[in-house]
Amino acid sequence: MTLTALESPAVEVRGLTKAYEKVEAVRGIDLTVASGELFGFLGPNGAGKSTTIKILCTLLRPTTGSARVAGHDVVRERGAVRRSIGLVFQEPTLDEHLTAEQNLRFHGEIYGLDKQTVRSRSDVVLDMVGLDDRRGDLVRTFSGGMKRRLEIARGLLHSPRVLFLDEPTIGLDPESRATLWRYIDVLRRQEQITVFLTTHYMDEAERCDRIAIVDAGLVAALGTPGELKAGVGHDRVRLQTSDDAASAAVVRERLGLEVVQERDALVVLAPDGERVVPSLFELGLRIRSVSVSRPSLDDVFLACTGGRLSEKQAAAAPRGPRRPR
Ligand SMILES: Nc1ncnc2c1ncn2[C@@H]1O[C@H](COP(=O)(O)OP(=O)(O)OP(=O)(O)O)[C@@H](O)[C@H]1O
Repeated sequence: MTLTALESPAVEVRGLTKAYEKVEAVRGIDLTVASGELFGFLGPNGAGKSTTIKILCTLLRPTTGSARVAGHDVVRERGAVRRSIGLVFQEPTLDEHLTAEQNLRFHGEIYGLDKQTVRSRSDVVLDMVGLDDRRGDLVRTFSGGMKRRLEIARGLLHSPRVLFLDEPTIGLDPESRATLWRYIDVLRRQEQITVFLTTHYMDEAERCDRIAIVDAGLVAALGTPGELKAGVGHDRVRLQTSDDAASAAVVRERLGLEVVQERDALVVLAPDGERVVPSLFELGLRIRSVSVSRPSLDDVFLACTGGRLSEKQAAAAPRGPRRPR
């Protein structure tokens, strides 16, 4: 690896756009990912996450703007970018008729690794994803979670500087998702690597060092999950009372706080929820239940895009993973 590559940010994107025939999928993205970060792209289906990843991995050319990965330009230095990255798509790309080990060997040959390196790296990466004892088994006998883990192992074989994971847990059951995340944590401890992942799951975004919230081809917010949630500026005090409509009016008038009336509860928005609770009781409201919660990433999404991620995701046409184009 050259000195430039080591010193440069893992990913640098400036003014990136991508227009397909009828759709402007990416409309001007700027971001920098530091070496060693676990960086997440959080957004609903159709936000432009996969398109951005494909540009960063040299599979698509940007319409305008520029991007560098591991210090190399994604248009002018495609070979150098490809050698510096590992990539796991939404759709499995393993050869099901080969064993786990044969899949790795094949990948090693494509990358021009010598036999000894393939052997030693296969040991390391198979152990890292907990598939060491299944190395000689045909991939078609693996569960969905095991296949995804093998894909990650394969993406790591050539010791890339940046690993791209496009919706790594899509289609997996909750237990396999949790297992996969345990392995992602292990890999970050064992390899000095930057991980750039896309997800529409808020709990996965919470695990990232920093996230970019992406909506309609733009980065709506960028920061650590903690910073982004703190930026929302208010807690949610959820109340059930004997008469929610009347209680909402009293809270608004006497405490001057914003109140949202939901189907079966009132939500009072307050900078410090716990301190508001006694005042609510002092108002003489007939409160049946009360709970305080900190803002979630869905609240951040709402604050910066005007809609809830959960609702946009539900509204997006459900579809299976696609192959890279
Ligand atoms: N090859 C293509 N031709 C035309 N339009 C496309 C193509 N690929 C993606 N799009 C459109 O570009 C927009 C962004 O798609 P993209 O796949 O980047 O979103 P995404 O956030 O990754 O969602 P998903 O997780 O479902 O892949 C969508 O409106 C999509 O329909």
